[in-house]
Amino acid sequence: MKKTALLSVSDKTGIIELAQVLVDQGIALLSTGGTYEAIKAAGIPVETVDAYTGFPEMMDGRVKTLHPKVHGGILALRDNSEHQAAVQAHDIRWIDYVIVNLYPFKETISQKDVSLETAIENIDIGGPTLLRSAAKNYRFVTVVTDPRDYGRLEAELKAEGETSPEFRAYLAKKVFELTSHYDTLIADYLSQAAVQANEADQAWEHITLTYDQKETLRYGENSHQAASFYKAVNLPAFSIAAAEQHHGKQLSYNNLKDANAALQIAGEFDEPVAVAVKHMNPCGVGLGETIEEAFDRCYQADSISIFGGIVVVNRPVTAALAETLAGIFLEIIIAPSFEEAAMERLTKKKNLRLLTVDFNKRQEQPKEEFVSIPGGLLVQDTDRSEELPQEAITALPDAWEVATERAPEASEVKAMNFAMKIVKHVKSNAIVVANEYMTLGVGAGQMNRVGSAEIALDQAAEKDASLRETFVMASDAFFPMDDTVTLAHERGVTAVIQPGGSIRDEDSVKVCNDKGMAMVMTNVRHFRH
Ligand SMILES: NC(=O)c1ncn([C@@H]2O[C@H](COP(=O)(O)O)[C@@H](O)[C@H]2O)c1NC=O
Repeated sequence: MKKTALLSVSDKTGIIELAQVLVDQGIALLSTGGTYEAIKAAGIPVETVDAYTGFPEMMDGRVKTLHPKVHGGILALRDNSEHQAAVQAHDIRWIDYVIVNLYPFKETISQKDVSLETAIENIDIGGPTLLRSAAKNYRFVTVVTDPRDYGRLEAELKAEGETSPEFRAYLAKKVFELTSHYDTLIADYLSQAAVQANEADQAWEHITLTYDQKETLRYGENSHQAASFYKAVNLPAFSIAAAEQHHGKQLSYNNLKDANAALQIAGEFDEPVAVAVKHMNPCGVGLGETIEEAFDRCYQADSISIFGGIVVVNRPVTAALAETLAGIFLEIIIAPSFEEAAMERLTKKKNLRLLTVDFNKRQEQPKEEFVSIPGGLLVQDTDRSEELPQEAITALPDAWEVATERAPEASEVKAMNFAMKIVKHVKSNAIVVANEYMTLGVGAGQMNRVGSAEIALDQAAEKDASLRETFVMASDAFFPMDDTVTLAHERGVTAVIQPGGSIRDEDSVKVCNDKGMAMVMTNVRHFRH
């Protein structure tokens, strides 16, 4: 019996050329509405699926190929006598080639303001069913869903008159990769719709994440680790994945993580801010009336660690700022934009990467974050807390509890609010000491809190005393003992902000009261592991 190919494609790229090759190989063509019209218009012999099944396409195309004569012809095992008998009894044709691509669901939901109704109409039912039937029976059936595979199909047919088992197996794997991606997009879309309608479950019962490959990276954390970068289908605008790169070589795996860390800190601020990051932790953060002033403070905060670091500023890079930045060895600069003269100056540095990100969208952040561990995946809400904009800090925020006899002064309140915005982005145990405008020291990732405090306070001690007129300490979690606060007092800190909640809180409060320090408790812990 003559072999048959079923062609039903939304993306009609290359379909005419392929149809011609199939016909030249003596294969009969069956096709659905639009695909049939296109092939017929090219003068290639083709028959409609309707004519074959005796059933019309109906319900606006919701039912076209969902028929036993179609699926029997695909799914029947060619080496099974019962299947062969069924094929003969029901006048079924062997369908050995299935060329199908799907309704453009992803493209549809990526459009602005698409209605739920339009999205649902773009959920392909018959297409995935054809693909899955054919892929299941790949021992006998060739299934092609990606026009980029037409070339190899044509070449194998021309050379051998049939496809190789290896090619059919590869194509089948590709089908299930595509259909699971497709279904995940639908589930994600409907779950977002459920969130909007307040119908979402607390947690998904099953989770299937789907990302598109953005690029292969040169290597991972180290040169012997292979790595790749995948991007979400609906990219948050304020993200490194959505950033536009204007200059410099490809970002590395570590660059991407560090750049993300720096961007998240800058995203905390409305006012001009400059953030420098090394190894996922901020080494300097500065605020200013202007972006130049903010960067000067960021640099002054730690002029050594910034070497080879990543800088994010939340205002356009001016020519003056570019001149300063050009004098420092940096890996990446991220900003909302670069003035022309700034771009000209900075692009002279061959290895410096220049990126822009849409800071206007800084509030549009994903709700959850994911971390994989061997054998599992941890999902949690992102750590969003509402420290106030610095400008708005005129008195004590309502959520803060003053634990000491002395309440913090206005300048201390401002500095504490600033330090709290930073400390939550520092690896635990995290201690940040600061004035109202800049970090003076950052202690990150030590196994005991007093160790982190020592590091931060040592950095602060090296700075001009005039910068310590206001001198506060922020801690990401409570103080289990009074040693950290005692040390802070010895080094000149006058006010402390921390979540509170230790059974020995009173010990730290007592030290503060004895020394005339102010202490505020926020009741919100910011571990970052
Ligand atoms: N309902 C069906 O039986 C059905 N069978 C195939 N399709 C899809 O219809 C599209 C092609 O349609 P047309 O040939 O009319 O342009 C393909 O994307 C194919 O995946 C169907 N459409 C949606 O489910």
